[in-house]
Amino acid sequence: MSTSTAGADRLPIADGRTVLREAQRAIGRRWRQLALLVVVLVAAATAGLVSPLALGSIVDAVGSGLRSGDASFVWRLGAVMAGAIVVGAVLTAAGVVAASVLFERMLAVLRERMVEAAFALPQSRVERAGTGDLISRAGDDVAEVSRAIPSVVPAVAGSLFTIAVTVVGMAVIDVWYAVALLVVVPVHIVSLRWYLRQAPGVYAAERAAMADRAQHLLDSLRGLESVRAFGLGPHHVSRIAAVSWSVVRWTMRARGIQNALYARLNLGELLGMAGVLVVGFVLVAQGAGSIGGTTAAMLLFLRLFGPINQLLFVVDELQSALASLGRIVGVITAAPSGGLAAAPPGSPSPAQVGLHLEAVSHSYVDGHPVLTGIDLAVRPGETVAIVGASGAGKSTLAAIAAGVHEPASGAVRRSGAVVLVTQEVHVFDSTLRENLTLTRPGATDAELLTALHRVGAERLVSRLTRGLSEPIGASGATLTPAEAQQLALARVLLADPPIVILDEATAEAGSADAGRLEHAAAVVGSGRTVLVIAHRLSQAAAADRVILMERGRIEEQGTHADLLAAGHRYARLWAAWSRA
Ligand SMILES: Nc1ncnc2c1ncn2[C@@H]1O[C@H](COP(=O)(O)OP(=O)(O)OP(=O)(O)O)[C@@H](O)[C@H]1O
Repeated sequence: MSTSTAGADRLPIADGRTVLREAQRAIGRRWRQLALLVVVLVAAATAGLVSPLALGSIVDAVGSGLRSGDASFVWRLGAVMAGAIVVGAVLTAAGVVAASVLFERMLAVLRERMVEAAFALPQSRVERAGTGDLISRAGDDVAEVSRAIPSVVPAVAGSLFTIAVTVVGMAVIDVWYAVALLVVVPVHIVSLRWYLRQAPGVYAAERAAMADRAQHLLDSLRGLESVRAFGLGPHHVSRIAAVSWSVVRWTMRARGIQNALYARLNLGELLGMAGVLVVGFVLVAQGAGSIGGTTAAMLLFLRLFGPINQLLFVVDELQSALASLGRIVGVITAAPSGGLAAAPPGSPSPAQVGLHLEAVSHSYVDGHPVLTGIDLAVRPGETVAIVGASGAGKSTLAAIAAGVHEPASGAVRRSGAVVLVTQEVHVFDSTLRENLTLTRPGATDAELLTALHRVGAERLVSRLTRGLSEPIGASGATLTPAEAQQLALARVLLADPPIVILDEATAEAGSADAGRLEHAAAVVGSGRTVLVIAHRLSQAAAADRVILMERGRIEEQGTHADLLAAGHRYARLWAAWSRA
């Protein structure tokens, strides 16, 4: 797989509205939990008003000359304050936990949908975007949002309600205290607007730089042997160092913007405090307010700055988390929504389709068509073999039919799930059992053994001393190419798809193995719609229909017998192959 063009065409980043829509879908039917959460947080914020107001009353009582018998008044208020603190703490804790659970669930749903979408992306799309981009979204961005949720969600939810309830509390003491607060508002609005203008771009650039770093690391690790063989180590190290420095630079800029925001917020706090003190002074001097009222207002004001600053500080994390969320949702929106292309009016129904390629053309490099105007309909249950010289475009056709590549033009319709078997079988570093159950989770050992027997893998099973429990792959037993093909075919039987595309499933094996694999492929194909890239013409002879391709076009098609009778290119190929 080439990753040289990696990053040339990145996956999209969802805008705010799309993120909100997907978040709403992810919250789904949990609206009642959300409403309950709001009630709990408002109650917690209201409980927080009790202490400052009670302290103000005590100050006034003391100021107006508390008699010794009135000590019980102070005790009563003390008890009310203690009770309110406990209730407030319990409600806040409950709110924080409930908010985290709710939003963690939402994130879990988004994460699952992203993984589903990532698997549905055509391989060519992932290659164009760069595998590193996808890995960085599934890793860095998911980690970023997960890290932000426990701090951001409770802070935003709790702070908003505390601010609203506290401002009301200050207005109740005297509306001028609430007016004094307005001094803070323009400073904060200006700071925040400045920040929101600066920060998103810097955060997005920081994430993109991280994606680049992941891509370069992957490139170098994947091509490690070539890197070593050609002595390219220093070059790759300097490339990775360059992209790593770019991450450092963007991170420094992001932190710089953060610090500038904090400085502006402190200025707002200073002005607000001065405003409340001046109002208190004027009100007391005019006899319009009490010292207790000013004390309560000041306490409420001080209490306000915790949540305001918390909110503004987490705006930063919120920005960063939203940038990541946009990248996660971007993967969801990039995936083809329906999977199967919509059928044009008047076309056959899905049950009649099997596999249908209409006017499919493709090129990897502009100006060098690999497929030109391919029309091919494989009926349900039919086996069609594709033959042709090397480079004729057979593998490309198979990959497009399977949905691995999107055709440059034309349409592909499939009546159901499709499995593509190629020569490159990935053997996972795990037991034989787990290598099989990945296409049918929960399959019994008996089902697995039946599948292995049907593809003629008895020898593999008896060779592995621990049978299905034997580790295979990188750190376990090594499979021969033929055994790997058998494993791939057994996986198809277990997956049980209606459509199978076999590309060179038998080509690697020696002749004895080739015959056995050809038989296994026939077993796997029976009762399914099959497109087989036939390197051995015996596979073509056994198919219902044969397509001969030349330079990206269909040159001949018909049954094996028809094509022999026609006496053209296929007949000559068959004659040569039979002699050999
Ligand atoms: N990923 C790719 N990028 C660029 N060119 C490609 C890519 N894959 C295939 N090609 C080119 O497309 C043409 C058709 O290749 P394809 O593999 O589809 O043919 P084929 O008939 O299956 O050949 P073979 O039997 O050798 O596999 C060839 O010229 C090949 O070099």
